[in-house]
Amino acid sequence: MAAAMDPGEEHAHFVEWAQSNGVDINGIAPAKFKDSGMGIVAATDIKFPTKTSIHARLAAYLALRFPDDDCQHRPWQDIWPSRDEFKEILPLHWSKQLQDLLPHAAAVLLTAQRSNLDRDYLSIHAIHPSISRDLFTYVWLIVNTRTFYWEYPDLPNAHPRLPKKRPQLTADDCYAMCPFMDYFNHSDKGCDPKADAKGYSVTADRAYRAGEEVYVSYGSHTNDFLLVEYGFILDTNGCDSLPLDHLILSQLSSEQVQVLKEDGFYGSYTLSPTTPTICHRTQAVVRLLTLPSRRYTAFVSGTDEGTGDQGRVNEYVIRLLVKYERQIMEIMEEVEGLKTGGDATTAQRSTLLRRWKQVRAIVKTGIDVLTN
Ligand SMILES: C[S@@+](CC[C@H](N)C(=O)[O-])C[C@H]1O[C@@H](n2cnc3c(N)ncnc32)[C@H](O)[C@@H]1O
Repeated sequence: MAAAMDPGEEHAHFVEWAQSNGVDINGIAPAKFKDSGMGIVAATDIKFPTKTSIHARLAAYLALRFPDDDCQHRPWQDIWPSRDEFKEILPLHWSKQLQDLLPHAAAVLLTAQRSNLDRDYLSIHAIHPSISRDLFTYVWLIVNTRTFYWEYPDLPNAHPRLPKKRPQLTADDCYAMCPFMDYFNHSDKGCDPKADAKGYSVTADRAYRAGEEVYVSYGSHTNDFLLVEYGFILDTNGCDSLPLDHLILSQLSSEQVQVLKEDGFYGSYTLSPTTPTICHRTQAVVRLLTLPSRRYTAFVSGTDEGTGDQGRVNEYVIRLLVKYERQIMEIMEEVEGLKTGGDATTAQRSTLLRRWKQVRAIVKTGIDVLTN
């Protein structure tokens, strides 16, 4: 690295002139280099933030204001759930023993959530080292549980701070927080919040009696998703289902994996409590596992609906599910056996048990439907 030398009086004079004519110079300065003449040098350490997600930026914004009693958001902050409430309900804060007993789908979501939080904290810590990990985690979870997607329309006179390059944005760039809207709890059959250029609105989906809770729908979410992202599960959830990947993928040979990837049928196998119980992808993979490959090919290419092979497919899935049901019973015993206090609170244990009972019910329904 060539040493930067003082460029001399006339350059200092020129920089002053440039600034007085509107050039904004921030953290850099002109300097003289041995072999290349004049150039630019970093005048102070310039930190290079890694790409910071919108989630991280919202959390940092809240964290910087949170300790200030006169902050304009204070009345809103005062009605947020406390850190202790989050510690009780959100699996991210649960003990390792309890986390290890989550259903597979919830465990996968928790791993992704933890890595997003780690990534976001690192990117913000580089810019705002004063924000503690504890406060960042709290406000990050506030954003996670109280944010809505804002798919605002492209408007010629949109607010200058809104990103302009819409086609390059993903759903993760369209986060918005909306105090008061975030009072609404979720139901799978709740009202559908609408977003337009002016903001959000919620219109009643039916008549309500005074005193009845009005829900919105946060989206078509399974109970594993609701548990990890929001800290609750619904007793009845029309969007619930059970991923079967962890039962099926381990049965595949590397050749079968390759075939499925080429055909677009690798992974995302689900068991649903409603009809059809097993999805088309599961039908395909089980055919590859149990039948001559031409029968699988005829099914995935659509030349044969595969009804003739359905008995063999069902038998295979039933065997998988019966084995899984036995594992579920063992896991439920382990959850029941956890010590109250160190390992889990009574409420955490009961939520996890309720979830496992739901998973067992989906499995039992699957076995019944496929047997009859
Ligand atoms: C957008 S906030 C709704 C307001 C929140 N109940 C509160 O007290 O501030 C989302 C959070 O509300 C809770 N929640 C939402 N829907 C729920 C439901 N159907 N049953 C239980 N808790 C729910 C969860 O803790 C979730 O993380």
